[in-house]
Amino acid sequence: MNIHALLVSRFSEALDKLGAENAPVPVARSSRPEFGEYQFNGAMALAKQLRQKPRDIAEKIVELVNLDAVASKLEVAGPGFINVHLSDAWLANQCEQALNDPRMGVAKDAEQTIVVDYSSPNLAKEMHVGHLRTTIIGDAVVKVLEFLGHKVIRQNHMGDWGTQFGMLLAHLSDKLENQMAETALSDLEDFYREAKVRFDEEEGFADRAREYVVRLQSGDEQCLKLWDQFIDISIKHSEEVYDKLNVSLTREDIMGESAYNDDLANVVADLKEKGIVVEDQGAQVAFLSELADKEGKPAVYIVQKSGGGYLYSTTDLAAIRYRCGKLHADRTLILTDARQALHFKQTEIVARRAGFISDEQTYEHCPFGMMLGSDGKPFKTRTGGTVKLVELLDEAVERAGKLISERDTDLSEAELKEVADKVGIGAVKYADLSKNRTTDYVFNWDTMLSFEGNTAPYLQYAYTRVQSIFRKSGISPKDLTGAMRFTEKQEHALAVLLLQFEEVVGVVSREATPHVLCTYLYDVASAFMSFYEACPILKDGIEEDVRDSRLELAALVAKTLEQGLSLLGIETLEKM
Ligand SMILES: NC(=[NH2+])NCCC[C@H](N)C(=O)O
Repeated sequence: MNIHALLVSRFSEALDKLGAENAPVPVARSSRPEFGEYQFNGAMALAKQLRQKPRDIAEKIVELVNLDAVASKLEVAGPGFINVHLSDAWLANQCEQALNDPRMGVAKDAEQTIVVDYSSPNLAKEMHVGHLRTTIIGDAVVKVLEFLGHKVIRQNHMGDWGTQFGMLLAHLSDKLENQMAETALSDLEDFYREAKVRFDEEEGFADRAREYVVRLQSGDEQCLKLWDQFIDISIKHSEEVYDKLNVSLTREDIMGESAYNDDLANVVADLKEKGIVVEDQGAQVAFLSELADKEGKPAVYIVQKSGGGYLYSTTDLAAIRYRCGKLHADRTLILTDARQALHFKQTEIVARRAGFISDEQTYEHCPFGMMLGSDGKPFKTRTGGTVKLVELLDEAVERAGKLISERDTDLSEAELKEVADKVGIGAVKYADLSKNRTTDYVFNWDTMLSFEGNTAPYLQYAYTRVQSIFRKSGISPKDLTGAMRFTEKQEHALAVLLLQFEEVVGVVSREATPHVLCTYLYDVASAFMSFYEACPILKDGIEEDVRDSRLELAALVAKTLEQGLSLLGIETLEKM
């Protein structure tokens, strides 16, 4: 059920009857419960057009609009707003349908093919906190898109190619003389640092590194074998993080930079032929007047360096051509931190000029801000190093375990472990997901693990509350078949919220903003707590049909929390 869409269609019919077929149909959520739940705001503009008084037009629309079964009251307010008060009977009926439908009445969208490029770590190094954000947010976006019926193609655009591999392979080759690759690469951060020191300080090493680059690019077999080993172990490191995070990425989703290697020369040749790039000081560049500076000088976008080398940009152009041309992506979403925004803007301009993207296809860079430490500076270890994700996630589980065992709980050892796992990982993921992704956010253990406020533990706890009500009642949700019936304002408010789920996932799918879903789930959980306080369920003296109706409403709360959290990649628990 999409209340907003329903109201738009009903008001649109009313406007047709008024003879205003093409008038816009602005319907918004009301700002306060006294104004009902939704508001039609189109009467004022229409009045101007028809040269009538706005309130008169609004009254006419109220006469014409067919909302008898949906609204208990329509009132004209202020200069000509129409406030819609939804009817309890209609809400109850819709909630029953949602409860009995596996998709909770959420319709699927017209199917699109959507490429989502996320996680995409650089394999020459350990994944860092920036990759945590793209992985978590990207995975939630993917799940929402799939839930809405789209064909989603995950693309893990790993940085597995480029000149830095010369240095790494030369170093690896030396190390393999007396140890196994697994041991040599057990700590990628250390390995990278060692190689870099040698590159900067050891005589002859830099030359060897450059030789390795040439050998790698010319397909030298021994060199490719080394590279394969390096990549394989490095991917395993990422998989360990994916596993702990419980994200849906697999090896099949990897389409790293190296996959486009053979296509780069073709891309540049194509751009040259189309006159999109020209030679400038030996390099192949495009001039982008769309992004000119204050003096009118166009931005310079390089696709091939003067020595013939290719760049990050060349690979991204090849990737666009593949995704739009071969995979037929209607939309391409790319999640990286905001510092890459200009790169993607420029890349899109060049790709459109070249016809790699058609007018119907979109290319959407979804930027996010930085993760900051409590000092407001980029998140680092106490000694200033990069934080290893595996260690961060282990710490989350450990902290959650401690917090849970300090609470009054009757969980067994095994249950405790499971709860710690789900709460700890859930907390880290949710802390990230719940912030508007475009802003920086401060990483804070205490807030993210708190059982109060907009956190994963709070939502997981709300879910277990419902489960415990059902356990106490001895009734299973399946056995509830009676009609729902609302009399209290808390029931009404909760029902309206529950029926807004579809509107919310729609926003997330269009804007790649999981925080909208987080805020929504938090509102649902809070509305449930208020409802539970005001409307007793299992107390003596509560009539059976009232009890059952309230149990059904609680069951829909649990269903919504479970579905919503699962779209965010966060697990629920039966008790905690
Ligand atoms: N098509 C892309 N450029 N995707 C994003 C790649 C992100 C890059 N590997 C990084 O770590 O910053």
